[in-house]
Amino acid sequence: MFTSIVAKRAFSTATKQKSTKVTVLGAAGGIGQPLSLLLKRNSQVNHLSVYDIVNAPGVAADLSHINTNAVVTGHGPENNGLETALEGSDIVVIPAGIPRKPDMTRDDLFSTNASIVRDLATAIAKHSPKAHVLIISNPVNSTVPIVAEVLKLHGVFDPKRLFGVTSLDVIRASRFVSELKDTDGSKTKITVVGGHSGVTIVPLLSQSSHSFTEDEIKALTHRIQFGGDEVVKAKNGTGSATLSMAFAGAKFANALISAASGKKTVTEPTYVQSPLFADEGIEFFASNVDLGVRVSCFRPNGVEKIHGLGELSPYEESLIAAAIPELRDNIEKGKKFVA
Ligand SMILES: NC(=O)C1=CN([C@@H]2O[C@H](COP(=O)(O)OP(=O)(O)OC[C@H]3O[C@@H](n4cnc5c(N)ncnc54)[C@H](O)[C@@H]3O)[C@@H](O)[C@H]2O)C=CC1
Ligand SMILES: O=C([O-])CC(=O)C(=O)O
Repeated sequence: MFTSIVAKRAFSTATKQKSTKVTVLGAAGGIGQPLSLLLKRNSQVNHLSVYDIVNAPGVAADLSHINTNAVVTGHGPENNGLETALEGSDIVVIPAGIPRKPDMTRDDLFSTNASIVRDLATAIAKHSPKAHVLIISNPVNSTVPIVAEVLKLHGVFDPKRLFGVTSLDVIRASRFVSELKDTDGSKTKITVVGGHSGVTIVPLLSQSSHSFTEDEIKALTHRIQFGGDEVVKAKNGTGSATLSMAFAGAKFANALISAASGKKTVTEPTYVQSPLFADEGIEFFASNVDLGVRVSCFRPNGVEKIHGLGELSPYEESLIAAAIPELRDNIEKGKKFVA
């Protein structure tokens, strides 16, 4: 494990105060590194623990020179590194796993990423069962059910604490709309629901304050659903979105931490165990979710309230109808893998 002497001293001081430990699994990767950098900037993070099967000590050493609050520790698989990385974590973010190449779907990643995520979930169940777990690894529609099933097997599943990170879909939606309408993207609110792949990504443009022509709605919807493909194609075989995903992942983790400070309700889109389509056999669904205020110390309280979808246009109803069967298959595939 890498920890500088100065860092150790800083940590022993920090532990006397309220503390938030955030662990990133897959921290040396294309998403993991910029995500860890953004988390290091959050002054409410006292301990940033970075784990990867390669290069984690180097990433940790590099981050540890940044003069913000968090102590950084780096861990590889040797010497019970995963266990040490996870112990006492409030939040665990998982961007471990392979990314797409052109002509692959996210579901094509299942054969590799399912077992990576299952094994990491097993370690979480054993070493940080109270952590809030944020899943970035694709296919999110299936990896979240995988983690849920593993946590259930160990008797530590709490649906308030498991999140599929779908923030990038919402960030893209607001950016694409702001480009079209010449507005400030950071203030352009677009709701996106469903899941995180192709037709399961359902933007609710009718609920935005902007008005669109029918052609604009169709073009925007397609671009939001397949925004990931734009990046995969442009990266030409070297990976998928990393920087925008790091931004999105940090936004979600920071929202959870900010909710923990208990000042005001924080609402974020995320893929969680949800009652919204339970009667159609859909156990997980992304929608806006209120994140709860702290229950003890700086520990966040996870899912507080799951928002409904509100009024939908006939076009959006048809998008939901198209999303449901694929979502059902993706969820079933994840659950079967663990069973
Ligand atoms: N949820 C979302 O919106 C998005 C999800 N993704 C997904 O995120 C994942 C990661 O993407 P990139 O960072 O670009 O890939 P990458 O290949 O650059 O990095 C993945 C990292 O995971 C590490 N890793 C592999 N097995 C591991 C294990 N068992 N334990 C710990 N670390 C392990 C690798 O060593 C590597 O450093 C992919 O599955 C990708 O599809 C990507 C963009 C958006
Ligand atoms: O497209 C991919 O494979 C990565 C991803 O999930 C995204 O960029 O939304």
